[in-house]
Amino acid sequence: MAFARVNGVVLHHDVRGRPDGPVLVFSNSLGTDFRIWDKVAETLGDDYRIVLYDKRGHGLSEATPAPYRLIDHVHDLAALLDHLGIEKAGVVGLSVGGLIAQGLAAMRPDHVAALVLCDTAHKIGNDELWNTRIDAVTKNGIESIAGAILERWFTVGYRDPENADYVGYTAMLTRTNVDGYAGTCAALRDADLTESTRALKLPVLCVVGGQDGSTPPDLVRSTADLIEGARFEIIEGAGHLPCIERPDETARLIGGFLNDAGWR
Ligand SMILES: O=C(O)CCC(=O)CC(=O)O
Repeated sequence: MAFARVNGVVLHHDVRGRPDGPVLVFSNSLGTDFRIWDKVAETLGDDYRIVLYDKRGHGLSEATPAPYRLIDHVHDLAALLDHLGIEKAGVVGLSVGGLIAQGLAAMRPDHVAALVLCDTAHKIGNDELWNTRIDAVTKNGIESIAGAILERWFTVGYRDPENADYVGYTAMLTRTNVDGYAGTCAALRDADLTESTRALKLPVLCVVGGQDGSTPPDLVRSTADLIEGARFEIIEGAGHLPCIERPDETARLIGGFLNDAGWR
């Protein structure tokens, strides 16, 4: 793993997998860091050079003061790829990471070979939802809303206090920097990519956990419907984070799609 100051912010990142493989970049969701991709990256790393990073305010990346704009996150990722000398990549993004991926594809169409949009949409939530959440975490901390978030993230069977992974990912959420969390909520509140995403012309897979309580299947399907030729898949037995609950199925779908898209 490494740190780099790009676009005025220090980003924590890691490059792993097949050194001479085509590049696959992963962008993570609100309140998580790049470890959510570990199992998926392990499988796909046989074929791909994998780039994982923590967006600003998350994981070990620098938490600049809130609020953020989606375009800040998009420029951060573009600058990180430039720093790494990567000219073209497949981009996989989960939830707000999926909005970042859509934004990057719109901004740099020649640099994105294919998009995998996991549990995300062209627009997520509304002003009231995000303003209420910003208010709650700035006044009372992420812990105060963690129970509700975890119900949207994971299926009931996974949410077992005896499940060590569940306890670990709960800690990942509640230890997220408040500026990072609230700042990214503001980015989500203000992002509506309907028009730029409708104009995308590249291979796209939209995939969603069947029990996703944050970005449910119908919402993700509405984004797939916007994009000409986009594929849509549901992963049963997973909530908002299929990369954690169903990593093998997630890797299989991503690998199969990239193969069909010719990015391998
Ligand atoms: O996960 C994201 O990046 C945003 C969607 C969301 O609200 C997740 C949650 O339910 O907390």
